[in-house]
Amino acid sequence: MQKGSIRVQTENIFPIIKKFLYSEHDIFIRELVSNAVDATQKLKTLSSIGEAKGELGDLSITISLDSAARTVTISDKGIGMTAEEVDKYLNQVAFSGAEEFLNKYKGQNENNIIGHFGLGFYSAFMVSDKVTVVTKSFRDAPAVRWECDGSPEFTLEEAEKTDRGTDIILHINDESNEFLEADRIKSVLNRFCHFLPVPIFFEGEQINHPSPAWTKKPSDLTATDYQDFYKELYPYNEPPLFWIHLNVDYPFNLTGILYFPKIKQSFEIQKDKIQLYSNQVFVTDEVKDIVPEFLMLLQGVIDSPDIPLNVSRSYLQGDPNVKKINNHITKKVADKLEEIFQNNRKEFEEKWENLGLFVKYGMMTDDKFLEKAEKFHIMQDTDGSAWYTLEEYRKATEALQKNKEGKLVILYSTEPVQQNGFIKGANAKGYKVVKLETIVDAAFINQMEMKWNDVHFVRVDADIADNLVDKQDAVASVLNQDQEEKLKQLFSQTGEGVHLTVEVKGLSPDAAPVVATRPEFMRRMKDMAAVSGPMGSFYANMPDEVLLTVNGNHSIFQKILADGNGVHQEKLTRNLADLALLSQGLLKGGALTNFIERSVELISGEQ
Ligand SMILES: Nc1ncnc2c1ncn2[C@@H]1O[C@H](COP(=O)(O)OP(=O)(O)OP(=O)(O)O)[C@@H](O)[C@H]1O
Repeated sequence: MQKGSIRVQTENIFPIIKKFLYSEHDIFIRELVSNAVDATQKLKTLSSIGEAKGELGDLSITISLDSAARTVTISDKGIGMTAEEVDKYLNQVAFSGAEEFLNKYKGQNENNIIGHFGLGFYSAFMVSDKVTVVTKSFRDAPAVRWECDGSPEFTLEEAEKTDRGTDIILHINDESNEFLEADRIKSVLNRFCHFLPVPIFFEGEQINHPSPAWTKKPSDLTATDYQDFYKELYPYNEPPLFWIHLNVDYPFNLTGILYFPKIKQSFEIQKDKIQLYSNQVFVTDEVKDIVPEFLMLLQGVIDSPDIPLNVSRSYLQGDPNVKKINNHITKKVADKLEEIFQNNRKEFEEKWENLGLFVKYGMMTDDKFLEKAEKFHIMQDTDGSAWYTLEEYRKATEALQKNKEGKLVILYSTEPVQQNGFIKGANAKGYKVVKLETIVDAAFINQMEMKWNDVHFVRVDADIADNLVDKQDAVASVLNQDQEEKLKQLFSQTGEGVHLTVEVKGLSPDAAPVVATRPEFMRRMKDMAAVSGPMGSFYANMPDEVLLTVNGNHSIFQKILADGNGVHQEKLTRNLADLALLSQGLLKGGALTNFIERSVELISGEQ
């Protein structure tokens, strides 16, 4: 038997390894099973080039548990190691890796490192008092047994093993009893090894799916294959809307399938995240720096051996490959959306309710995406008849909806039912009003006005239809100056609880007699105040700002002005103003009660 001391400068390497990786002990399974997979794949390669002779036979990997003997064993039928190789790879290479790791990260914040550094073979010592390796090389060499109890001392001797491959026997330590339970092992295998490319057995059952969809060619997959794979990843979810198969081999390697899940109004807290793999080994579902932020709402799998997995978070952020991957994913997602939009616009429109959230969020946060998404971002007409891209809307409205500065005015409604009167008014003028009613829309509108220089958004109830598109057209009124003044004075006394500005205009006799509008700027400030900080509360506490536009050309005002009964005149005026406020949802509490009582009085002829 050969005894030796592992050539390592740090005497007590194990306590430090244990400390560093304390919170994620279960990765030892990932590391050791991946090594077993590597050994198997290497054998296949050697066989294919004729270096390994004969039939390879069954190449499956087995994990076995012996609770009584307190061991967990990982067995493969891969290339195995000769005595020289054990000495080279386990005593030198693996240890030097561990040492390098320690030198690099000594004194750093541990949380930065945990989970992003695979210590390979030596992670076995996180859970073991002693590790025994029994291995026989595919070459004609005797089998060997290597044993180490976590001190730098090891033993190496010949062993009785006739079949090719390696058994790693972990003698589980007292603190790691959890790994002597079959359920625990099974769940770790499921998490990390579910898609490894070699069959893996635990307790007589194959636990993995060796050729998951993302490793295949898109042309070999049907829609059902993609949907089935989604189900395998997220068994409880509704079917996805779309998917994108990523397949890149230059300038980096990356494959994967990203799914657009069905998400509606809110940013749901994500539990089913994108999973990151490296050569089919699960690494993490914390993909924050690799996937652009707006795509964090997607689900699926990304697999890349080029993402530096064994390093800390802060390093990942600055890594040029990661940046490239990030950009590439953005581009691919945009291209795919554009392709669906071009080839299957109807389906795209039907799914917009779900898709819109990603697209708008992406346009707000990523300028590269914005550039592409302008072509497929769509808005639906409030009457449900048409969908427009920005360019289509521009074409359809060019003649009418340009303001005096030459900007395109996009008229929108946040609540088509409640704002119905305003929409009708705008439509009567030939304007097109689109729906922008989801929770991202308020922020989206603000952002797009900054990014689209020649576009101005105006909510349909922000002004009377005549003024929605500010063209400075002069309008004639049938009233004389005195009559206008009188109306102004009558209406100025109305509007309980709101800050009122009154204007008298000569509009079409068919238009409403009085219209209450809320200036776009103030309303936006108030909307934002509902969700933001100290400046928000400043705006939130301001009274509602309302512009009351009195249509002097409406016949009712001739009657009101001619009414000799001052009380009656005032009541009629108040009712007209209240009706206008009601349509804006601004008539509340006492003001609403007064309105109802006054209406009953007027209807029953009391004065
Ligand atoms: N089951 C095995 N069969 C054959 N060789 C093995 C096996 N496990 C480990 N080895 C050898 O020991 C070496 C060291 O393993 P270790 O896991 O520490 O590092 P690695 O696999 O090279 O890198 P990583 O840090 O990514 O795991 C391997 O490169 C391989 O040559």
